[in-house]
Amino acid sequence: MGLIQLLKSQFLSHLIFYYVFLASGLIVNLLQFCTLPLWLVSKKLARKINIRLCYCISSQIVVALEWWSGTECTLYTDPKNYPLYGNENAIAVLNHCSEIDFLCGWTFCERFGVLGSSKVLAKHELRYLPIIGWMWYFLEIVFCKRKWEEDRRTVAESLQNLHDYPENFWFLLFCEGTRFTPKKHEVSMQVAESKGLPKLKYHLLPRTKGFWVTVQNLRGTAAAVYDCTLNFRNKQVPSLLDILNGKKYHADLYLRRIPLELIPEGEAECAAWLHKLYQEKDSFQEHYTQKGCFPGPTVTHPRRPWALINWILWACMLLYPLGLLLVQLVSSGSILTILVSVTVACAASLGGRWMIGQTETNRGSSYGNKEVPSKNN
Ligand SMILES: CC/C=C\C/C=C\C/C=C\C/C=C\C/C=C\C/C=C\CCC(=O)SCCNC(=O)CCNC(=O)[C@H](O)C(C)(C)COP(=O)(O)OP(=O)(O)OC[C@H]1O[C@@H](n2cnc3c(N)ncnc32)[C@H](O)[C@@H]1OP(=O)(O)O
Ligand SMILES: CCCCCCCCCCCCCCCC(=O)OC[C@@H](O)COP(=O)(O)O
Repeated sequence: MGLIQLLKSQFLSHLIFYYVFLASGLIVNLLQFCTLPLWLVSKKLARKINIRLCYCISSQIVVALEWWSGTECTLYTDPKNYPLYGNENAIAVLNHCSEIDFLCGWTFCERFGVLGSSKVLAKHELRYLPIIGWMWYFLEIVFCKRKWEEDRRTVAESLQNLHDYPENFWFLLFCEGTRFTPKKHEVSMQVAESKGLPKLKYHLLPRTKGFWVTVQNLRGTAAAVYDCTLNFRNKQVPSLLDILNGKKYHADLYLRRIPLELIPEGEAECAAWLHKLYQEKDSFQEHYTQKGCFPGPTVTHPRRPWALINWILWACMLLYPLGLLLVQLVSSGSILTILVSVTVACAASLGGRWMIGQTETNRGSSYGNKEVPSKNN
């Protein structure tokens, strides 16, 4: 292990990341709270400010991926569609294969300039996650309880609110509804069989209702569906903790742009269309497994410096006063104050580690572990 690699795996390096993330996150949450009265005066301005505030937080995790771990992200796509990315609203449909797929999504958002504004259909539990969940509230993220009887109204209403959104955004949908595990795969393939659908090897059977309601409510707002299939080179299984330890990965994303007009309007037709899409995605994953790459050309879209600049600014702003305080504490020689500092450091470390734990599949939900009998059957 080289010196730099050793440095990246040290507790102190992680502590700095955690401290900057938690302290800046809470400051951003507070600033977001202060924008509340502005929503009454100018919704457009309040949204624009919140987009930038959200960027301050989410770009820090992108920095960990792009700059700290040096992970590379290659985009496979038709070059003729390339100028459209970042310049239109889109619904991104991504496979839920790893603990950092959301982060790879964020990285592409960053490279195409839509990181601050991009959204997701997220499980309700994430709403309460400190910093990220609170920031999402102000970003008008759409939450679902994964209970269709409740979601059909709330999700549609939240999506309708995005009609006059002032900046381009990508709306991410993990149609599988939960992360891939062998158990969930087995259950969902039983459901596929009972519905007479072909089995999928690399995906869970997609949940179609969220997709249908999203497409219906974003017609006229989003121009296209981006069918995104993600995989990692050499069968790597990445985690956010390994990213923080400086482990480098290589992510490949295959992106197809499908104009929204091509997606059927009726619920049953739309569901059938999505099932077919996942069968195609499965064949792309098979191609990747066999050949080590996706079909089609790659385009190079380099990382931008803004996320790193944002992190350095926050780090300078937050580490300088902390450094002064620590020098004073140590020079005062008071055991009590030193004990307090150690406690604060441990709290930051535990807090950061707990946040990372939220991304770990083995702590994931039991959603999809057991077949829910369909009301139509
Ligand atoms: C250039 C690069 C371009 C792009 C880059 C890509 C992306 C970047 C973009 C944006 C990034 C922005 C932010 C990202 C940041 C962080 C995100 C991190 C995480 C959040 C993600 C989540 O929280 S995922 C979980 C929540 N989301 C979802 O669940 C969405 C999918 N689900 C649905 O759509 C559901 O339909 C629902 C939630 C709306 C409702 O769920 P419910 O369970 O109540 O109903 P269903 O209809 O789905 O279920 C009943 C039907 O399902 C059948 N069934 C039963 N068991 C199973 C089973 N095990 N598997 C499959 N199907 C099953 C059952 O038979 C019923 O069938 P019907 O025929 O009646 O439909
Ligand atoms: C700079 C780094 C400092 C460390 C900070 C840690 C930041 C943690 C970011 C948390 C982002 C939260 C996103 C969680 C995404 C996720 O993993 O969702 C899973 C869901 O889809 C499905 O859930 P499930 O049904 O349980 O599989």
